[in-house]
Formats: sequence, structure tokens, C-alpha cells
Amino acid sequence: MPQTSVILRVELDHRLVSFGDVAATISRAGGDITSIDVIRPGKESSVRDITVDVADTGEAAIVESLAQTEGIRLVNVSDRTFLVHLGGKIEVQPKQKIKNRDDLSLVYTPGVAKICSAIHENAKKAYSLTIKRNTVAVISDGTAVLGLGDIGPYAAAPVMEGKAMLFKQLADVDAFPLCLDTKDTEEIIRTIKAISPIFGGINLEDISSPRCFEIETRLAEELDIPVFHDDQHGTAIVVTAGLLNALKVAGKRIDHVRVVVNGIGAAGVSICKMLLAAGVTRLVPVDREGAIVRGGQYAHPMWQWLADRPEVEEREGTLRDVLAGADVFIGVSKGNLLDEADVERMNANAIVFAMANPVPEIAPEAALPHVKVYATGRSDYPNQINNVLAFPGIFRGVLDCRAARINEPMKLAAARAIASVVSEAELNEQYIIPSIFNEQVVQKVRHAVVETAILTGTARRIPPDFR
Ligand SMILES: NC(=O)C1=CN([C@@H]2O[C@H](COP(=O)(O)OP(=O)(O)OC[C@H]3O[C@@H](n4cnc5c(N)ncnc54)[C@H](O)[C@@H]3O)[C@@H](O)[C@H]2O)C=CC1
Ligand SMILES: CC(=O)C(=O)O
Ligand SMILES: [Mg+2]
Repeated sequence: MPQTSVILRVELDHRLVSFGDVAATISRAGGDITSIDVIRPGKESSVRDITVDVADTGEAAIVESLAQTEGIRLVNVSDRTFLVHLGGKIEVQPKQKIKNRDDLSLVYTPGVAKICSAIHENAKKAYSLTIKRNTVAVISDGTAVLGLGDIGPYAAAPVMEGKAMLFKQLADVDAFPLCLDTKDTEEIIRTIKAISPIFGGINLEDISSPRCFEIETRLAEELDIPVFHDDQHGTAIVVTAGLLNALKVAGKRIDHVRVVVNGIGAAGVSICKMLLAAGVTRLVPVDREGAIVRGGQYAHPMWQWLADRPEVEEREGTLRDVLAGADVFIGVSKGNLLDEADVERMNANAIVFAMANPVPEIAPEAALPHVKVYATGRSDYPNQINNVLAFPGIFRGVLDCRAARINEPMKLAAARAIASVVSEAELNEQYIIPSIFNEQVVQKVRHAVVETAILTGTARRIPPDFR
């Protein structure tokens, strides 16, 4: 069951209740107390902040139980998630302090003019003399934010800030969130090209399909810095890594398994492409209308591309129909689409990656009794298959070797690098994919990306550790 964490500020009238009564009330209503802070001690009354983990749907029951208990006054309920977002999650920090006029004349005018002229004479110097060498734009138009859909550029910002935090903490990449107030493909392309000079790479995020395909392709062609649509390629890389390891746990071969991918949008298209490149021979792509079948006619160019592949099945049907007899289910669609009976009809030792965020296609309680390996995109369950395992190391690598683009061999190398972090001895149903806090992930992905960029001729600089 998805959990949330709330802080309850309560005032206790000690003549009527003890803290034990409060704890028992919270526990009976389904909450799990994780910490208690005394805000105002007192003999007759006291105020405490009680942090409680509770099912996403259970907060109201706790509030009601406390409100009905004599001697307890609920002063405030704060959601910890809201608290960590107050004022935003990132800030810009100068690398040095300007202490006097002398410093000022170096970092600003007149000194800075010398640097401007040097870059004007040789644009490549932007990499050594500005933030370009280490700065990535995280850009969204807010049209496919997580599984929440088209919620607009303001509402997209917390996700983009979160990605920027992860870039910095995991790979020391300075990332900046940019949320565009337009859905027009040409205007998005024009805007990104216009702001690109200060950036060393572009990470597109949560832009809905099919516009995301043209936006990425055009920008990759027209810019000389790497452009990466995270929901497509980051996700496909991590799914491929997870699948390579999950197949070992299930004792199955990639060229034998029947794979159903549900949600053929940005993530689904790229996952299908990468799985075909990795050796899948029996693929069933499914979207709202049911299976996308070989020989079918589709207006969506990427669906048509799939319908022309020999590995795609001809059999029509709904998701439920085609899931029967599948070995692998990969969901990048919407939450709560499947129930226990659906996964029960999959083949023995099934693999389910229910990756819709924040609510997976099927909850672990329903899936786990019937499958060998279960994974989601969330941080609060084991086996987190999330593109955060890919994008920090990929961009660390491309910035370090100044790659002009991120090609298919670089992506496949990144997938194999992520899979390799879990050793044969460690591999089990609960551990098919490394944690994002495993420092080897970024190091190995970076190494694989740089090495492959050099081998495929896209690197424009050889980092010192590769010389
Ligand atoms: N765990 C992870 O790392 C990632 C998870 N995701 C999740 O995958 C989902 C899709 O993301 P994107 O591909 O970026 O969005 P998108 O909007 O490009 O694609 C979503 C696709 O799902 C389809 N869909 C919607 N409801 C469906 C249903 N009931 N049955 C079948 N198909 C359905 C839509 O028609 C569309 O083709 C989201 O929930 C997102 O949070 C996406 C990227 C990374
Ligand atoms: C993880 C991510 O990028 C998404 O759910 O859209
Ligand atoms: Mg995303």
C-alpha cells in the first residue's frame, strides 16, 4: 500500500489523556509513529509533533479519531512532503565570495570583458571559462508529468527541481529546471535552441508523445550538445538493465520470453526499441485500444514502426487477453490497471515491472503472490526501476568527454553497466537492480558511456582517466 508521512501537532490535556492514549488512538486508526518532538512541555498540558507513516488513503481516519478523543486538540496537520518543498528544492551558489573591489574587478567588469573577448574569438572556450562544461537543462512543457498527465508548466516544476537535485547529488552535474509555457512543437524547438549556448546538455522530461519524438530528433540534429529524452531513453536503459537481471532470477532467456509492454507513449516506444535491440523476439505492445499488432495500420508513426516489426505478434486483444501466457509485463501507462487474476494468468515465474508513477499498474500485494520478480518506479518498494539510475551517470559521462550526441551503443552500454552493479552472488527476486545510493552506479554508467563515446567517435575530449 502506498504510504505517506504526516506530522500531527497535538495539544494534550493531561487530566484527560496520556501520551499512551494518543499513541494507541493513532495506531488503531492505522498510523505508524516514527518520531515524537516535544514542542511545549507542561504539567497540565503539552504540545507535541508526532510524525506518522500512514497509507496514502488513511490520513483522514487518524485525524477523525484524534478529533473525537476527549483531551486531545489537533493543532495542525502538516504533510512532510509539502514541508520539503517549501520555497523550492534547489538554489544557485557562487563558487567564491566577492570580498573587495579587486575581486569585483576580476569576476565582473572590467576583468570579465577579457574573458568575453577570448570566448568571442574561440567559442570552444565557453567550455573552460563558463558553467557550460557542467550544466544541463532539465526541460519540460508539463504535458506528461509522471502519470499525472498534462498538468502544465507550473505544476511540472517540482519534478524538474527533483531531477536537478538528483543530478547534483549523484553525479555533481549542475542542472537547471526550465518549464516552458507552450505545447507547440516548433516553439519548443526554437526556444530550446535559443537558450542552449549556456548548457552542456539538454535533458527533456515529461513531454507527451508523439511530440516528444520530433522535438528530441530535431534538437539532436540541430544542436551540437547531447539531447536526451529521459522518459524515453533513461527508462528504456533501466528497464533493459532490470530485465537482463530479472531473467537470470527467473531462469529464462531474452530470446524466448513473451513480453507485453503497456502504454506505448514516450517510455513505451523506447522500451520496445531497446528490448528488440537487446534480443527480444516475441513482443506485444499495448495501448488504450488494445494490442498494436503486426500488419496493422496506425496513424502514430512509432506504432506503425512497431507494426512493421517481425517480432511483434499478430494476435489482437485487450491488455487482459494478451497478458495471459506472457512471461514479462512492463507497464508505463497508468496506475491500477491490473488485478491479481490478470497476473495469475501469466506464465510461471513471471516478471512484472509496474512502473507508472506514482501509482503502479498493479500493487505489490496483488502481484507478488503470483510472480517471481516484481518492480516499480517508486522509492518505497524494493526493485526501484526508475530512470534516476541512468540520467546522472549518462550526463556525467557525456559532459566529461564532451560527446556531441548519445547514440544507441552508448545507451546499451549504460544498461549493461547498471545491470553489472548487482553481482551474481547478490542477485535475487528482491534485488535485480542496484539502489540509486550505490555509488558504483554513476561511476560504472559514466565509464561505459565515455568508453563507448570514444569508440564510436562521438567524444570531443578524452577525460584524464581515459588517456
Ligand atoms: N519508472 C520510471 O522510471 C518511469 C515511469 N514512467 C511512467 O510511465 C507512465 C507513462 O509515461 P510517458 O511514457 O512519459 O507518458 P506518455 O504520455 O508519453 O505515454 C503514456 C502512454 O500510456 C497510454 N495509456 C494511458 N492509459 C492507458 C491504459 N489504460 N492502457 C494502456 N495504455 C494507456 C497512453 O495512451 C500513452 O500512449 C507514467 O506513469 C510515468 O510516470 C515514465 C518514465 C519513467
Ligand atoms: C520517473 C519519471 O521520469 C517519470 O515517472 O516520468
Ligand atoms: Mg519523467
